[in-house]
Amino acid sequence: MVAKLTYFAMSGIGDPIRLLLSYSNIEFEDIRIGKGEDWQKLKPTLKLPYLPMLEMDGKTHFQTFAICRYLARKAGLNGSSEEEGLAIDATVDTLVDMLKKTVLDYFRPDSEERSKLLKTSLEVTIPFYLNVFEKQLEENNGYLVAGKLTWADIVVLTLGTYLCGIFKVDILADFPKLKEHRQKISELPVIKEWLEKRPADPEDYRLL
Ligand SMILES: N[C@@H](CCC(=O)N[C@@H](CS)C(=O)NCC(=O)O)C(=O)O
Repeated sequence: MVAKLTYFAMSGIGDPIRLLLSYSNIEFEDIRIGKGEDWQKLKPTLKLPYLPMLEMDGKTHFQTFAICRYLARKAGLNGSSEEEGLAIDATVDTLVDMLKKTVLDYFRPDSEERSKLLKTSLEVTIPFYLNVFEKQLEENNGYLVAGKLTWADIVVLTLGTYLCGIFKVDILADFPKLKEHRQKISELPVIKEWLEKRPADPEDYRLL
């Protein structure tokens, strides 16, 4: 049975799962629903009131990063030891910290306070976290963990790019290792193929 991924018509936290499914050659239906009426109808029928939702092998799964980790284990992208698995999880958690401290402020209604918060995001918070990733790339031969491709690379590529799209600036401009990383991961054949064929993001929240 073909798997089904249900999310909104945007990259957001759907893209890491879409990319890991593609990387694993798991055929899936990429269901992109509207945020209005479609979502209001679907929401009360779900176990948890949010998306993405993955239906696979007769089961329904929620929680983006648990799903990513599950797919990554199947694809051999969760490192080769418990320590590597821990370092991957910690990297993804660090990215999530960065997103929580920046994306929510972006979606506040326009105000003087919002402008100040966005300035702090761009000038302080985002560079702080990107610097952490830049150092990891230096220490791990151009990958985030373990000197090889793991699901942390895919999550940082997709969500880092989403953040660029939201802020409409190339947040990686001053981070040469992260730029090289984005280039390298997005040129892996299966990932390149996915990036070329995925539908447009109507909200235009991406630069890649
Ligand atoms: N912990 C969940 C959170 C999912 C989540 O917040 N999804 C948002 C979209 S990015 C959503 O469904 N929002 C719709 C709503 O809250 O009504 C996960 O990681 O998958």
